[in-house]
Amino acid sequence: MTAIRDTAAPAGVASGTGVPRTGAGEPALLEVDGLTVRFRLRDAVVHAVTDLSLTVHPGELLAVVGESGCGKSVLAHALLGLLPGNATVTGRARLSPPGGDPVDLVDCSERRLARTVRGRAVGLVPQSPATALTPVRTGRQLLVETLRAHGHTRRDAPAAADRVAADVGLRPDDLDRYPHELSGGMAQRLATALALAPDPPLLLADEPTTGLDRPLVDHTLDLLRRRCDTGAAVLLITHDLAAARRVADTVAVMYASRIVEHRPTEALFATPAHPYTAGLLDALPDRAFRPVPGHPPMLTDLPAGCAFAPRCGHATATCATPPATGPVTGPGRVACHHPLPAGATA
Ligand SMILES: Nc1ncnc2c1ncn2[C@@H]1O[C@H](COP(=O)(O)OP(=O)(O)OP(=O)(O)O)[C@@H](O)[C@H]1O
Ligand code: NI
Repeated sequence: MTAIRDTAAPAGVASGTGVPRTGAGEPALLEVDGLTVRFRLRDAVVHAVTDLSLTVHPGELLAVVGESGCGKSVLAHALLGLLPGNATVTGRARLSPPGGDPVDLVDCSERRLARTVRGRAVGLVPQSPATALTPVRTGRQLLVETLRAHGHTRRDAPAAADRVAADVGLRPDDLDRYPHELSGGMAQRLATALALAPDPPLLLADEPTTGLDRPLVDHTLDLLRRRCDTGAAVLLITHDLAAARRVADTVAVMYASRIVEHRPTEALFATPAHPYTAGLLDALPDRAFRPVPGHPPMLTDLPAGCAFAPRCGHATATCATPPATGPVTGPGRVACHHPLPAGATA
């Protein structure tokens, strides 16, 4: 349960575009509605994702931020059918890939997920790539196999492998190493290359800049941004608010398994509506550098009302009841009984 880390962020980072590239009427690529994930333990239930709704449009980079353990990775794994057997997933997650049939990722068969979704329609950069990489193949073998599985010929796959590697900042000879011979940052870049190789219309990138130095962080973020500028979509999971600000169109803030605020990037950074968002921003080194007081609740023992209330300076008796998700000034939503006035209409 560590606080949001943002130590690598320089003051005054370049801001993102702020305006969602979400043309009205443009069909959504992903529509998540009421997604809920529970893990059964022997004597408890983990409320990992609760009633989560969001929409991602082609060309959109959505950043999902929040403290460690709030449910970000479980969200990504739920969308790909990668959760273990003690998980129960309810709700809907409709994926409408360009040129393909829409599919509900929640009640999709494992066969269909494996054949048409994972890696193909939806790529994943896993949070711990070193453990996800097959140890007995070199980076080049892994990349060539992935490219071959997605339509490249035996002749053109090696050159394509070098190109994808260069995109993520790996040199051709880095590809001749086995995963255990790679540094953490190199393994991270190889995992990103493997996820990007099939050119998926939606990429779920779970902390893709872990272990990278600042220039490579920026290189990777810019690579993700460029994908969106050419029509693909990215859901970027990150602790790094400066990274989110640099490249995201919209930012969803998760707290204790729920999205508490989801708005265009610039609006969220300029006028946070949820006190938790305001707290995260205050924790930034180029702002007050003051951590959010207290700790997040256990996901096995969530309060009946607003889960942030015990840490919130604005909490009142009303907060013992669950807050509805409501509108803010401009596009976006906040789930709070007492949204901050600059960002909210209520
Ligand atoms: N297989 C599992 N069984 C039980 N609980 C689980 C399981 N997988 C994850 N959890 C719990 O679900 C919650 C959300 O975990 P998740 O990995 O999504 O957090 P996160 O937001 O990605 O955190 P971090 O930023 O540290 O990666 C945590 O409380 C975690 O312990
Ligand atoms: Ni995670």
